[in-house]
Amino acid sequence: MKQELAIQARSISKTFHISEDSHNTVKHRLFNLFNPPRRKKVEALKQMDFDIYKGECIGLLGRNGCGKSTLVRLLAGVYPCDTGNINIYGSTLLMNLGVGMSHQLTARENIYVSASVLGMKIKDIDNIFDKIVEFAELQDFVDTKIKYFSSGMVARLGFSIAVNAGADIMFLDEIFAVGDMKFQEKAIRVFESSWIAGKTVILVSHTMETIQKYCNRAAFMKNGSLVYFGETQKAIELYVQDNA
Ligand SMILES: Nc1ncnc2c1ncn2[C@@H]1O[C@H](COP(=O)(O)OP(=O)(O)OP(=O)(O)O)[C@@H](O)[C@H]1O
Repeated sequence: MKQELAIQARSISKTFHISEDSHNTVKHRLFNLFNPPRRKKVEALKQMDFDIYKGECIGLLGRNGCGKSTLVRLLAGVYPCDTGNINIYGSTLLMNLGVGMSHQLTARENIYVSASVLGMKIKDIDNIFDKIVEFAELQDFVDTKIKYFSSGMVARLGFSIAVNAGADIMFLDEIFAVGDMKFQEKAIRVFESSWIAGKTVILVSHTMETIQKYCNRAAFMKNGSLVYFGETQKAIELYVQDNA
């Protein structure tokens, strides 16, 4: 059977330039007039290529700071790539503690904006609106700006929008770790239902059981490089070795 592409990444990379000293205060600036803030280059993502196919659930493994979130953000279009290009075949939604949602908007407004981005018509969003709010258990916070939400509440809202609005490609960053126990159980039920069939999921998790259970392939990253992309078990072994 011919596999259909969902994501194609070619020679993508990302470097951040950060200033080490914060010359924010007047005192700081006066004392450092001839001493500009030092700039540091962080190669968050070194050039990499890969293909992800429709219906795959890909695990993304690596220690803190290895570049997982940067990669997910590039794929979701949050940051532009410095080099290379990414082709996405389908609608995407990033559910990473509210990245992709506007903190200045209410839950209601975010639902309409995110679902529209996924290609839904206003009338169709009206029909699933209550389901989204109910699933996220945010009935009492519909008209609250999400900047007042806890990170778990934002993650619940993002997950609920994706589940109910039906994104084709989803980036889930520690989705099983952010909600409370009840929500985690719900997220697991969704994962184990037929809903997941046909969807493409990129799952970032530090919990090996989760990766083992749901991912058909996995990637292991280290210091911004894609070290391995293939069998889930092998990627887990590399990650465990890297933590030893
Ligand atoms: N917006 C940014 N500006 C500057 N540096 C950044 C930015 N985002 C990430 N970085 C840097 O890029 C590197 C990779 O960070 P990233 O968040 O992608 O790692 P991660 O693997 O997702 O880590 P974690 O497991 O802690 O979530 C780090 O050194 C980080 O400091």
